Amino acid sequence: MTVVTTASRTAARVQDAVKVYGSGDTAVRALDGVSVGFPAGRFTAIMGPSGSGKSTLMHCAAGLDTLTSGAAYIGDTDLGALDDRRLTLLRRDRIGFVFQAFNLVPTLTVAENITLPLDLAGSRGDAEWIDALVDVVGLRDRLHHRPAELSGGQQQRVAVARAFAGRPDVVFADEPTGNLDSRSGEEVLGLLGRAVRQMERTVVMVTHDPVAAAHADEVVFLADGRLVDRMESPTADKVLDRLKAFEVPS
Ligand SMILES: Nc1ncnc2c1ncn2[C@@H]1O[C@H](COP(=O)(O)OP(=O)(O)OP(=O)(O)O)[C@@H](O)[C@H]1O
Repeated sequence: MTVVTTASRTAARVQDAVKVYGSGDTAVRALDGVSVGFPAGRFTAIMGPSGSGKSTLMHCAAGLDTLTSGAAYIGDTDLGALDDRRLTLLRRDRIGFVFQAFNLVPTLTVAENITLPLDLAGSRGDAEWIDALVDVVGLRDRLHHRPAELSGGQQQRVAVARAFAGRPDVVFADEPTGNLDSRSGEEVLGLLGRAVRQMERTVVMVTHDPVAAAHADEVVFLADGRLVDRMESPTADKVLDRLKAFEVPS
């Protein structure tokens, strides 16, 4: 009998990750030996003070940037072993992205934006899945609108649907609520949470915001390019308390 242990599978991970920007006197060690796994079927938030390496970790884990040393894996695939073409294909086929700026194509409708990654891949995708996604993000009555006709929150919901359209192994979200008011932000975070819990997806989110991080199943904390803590079942208050401990007294 095959036992599927989704909870223990790792969708993405880095091992002994070091990232140095620049060289000589101006070198910055943005990641200083980070090992962390992001379990499949879970919503993980990455937090830490400004400059602690959150975006660098996300970019290296997602194959958008390369490590100076150490390794990054999506599932069992070692990103360092891929040439540029294979890395591009892996990002296209196995990873979804949501950025602070929604990055929608203004000339395309909502429906076309959602299926754009699939269209670029020459794939028709899974029509039932995309149909279900449209309902989850609540955009059924906006499918033929263009991004400029939508609110910021609605545009980010399109970006969320687009990120999940190809059923990627993992969706990376970099400050997805950074450009939204708190109500729209809550909606987008609720969506990410529902995608994980109801649709068995995996989300890794970089955020500054303890309220946003509280939507995750677990928070990992970075400080000075190192992993310093992990917190299960976060609340905004607990996260805020943990962050305060990083503050250097002036
Ligand atoms: N392209 C780059 N060239 C040089 N240094 C960089 C580059 N990108 C990031 N850094 C430096 O690496 C360190 C980590 O940056 P990173 O953006 O990963 O931190 P962060 O935790 O995401 O910060 P923030 O919360 O302010 O976005 C910082 O000191 C930053 O100045």
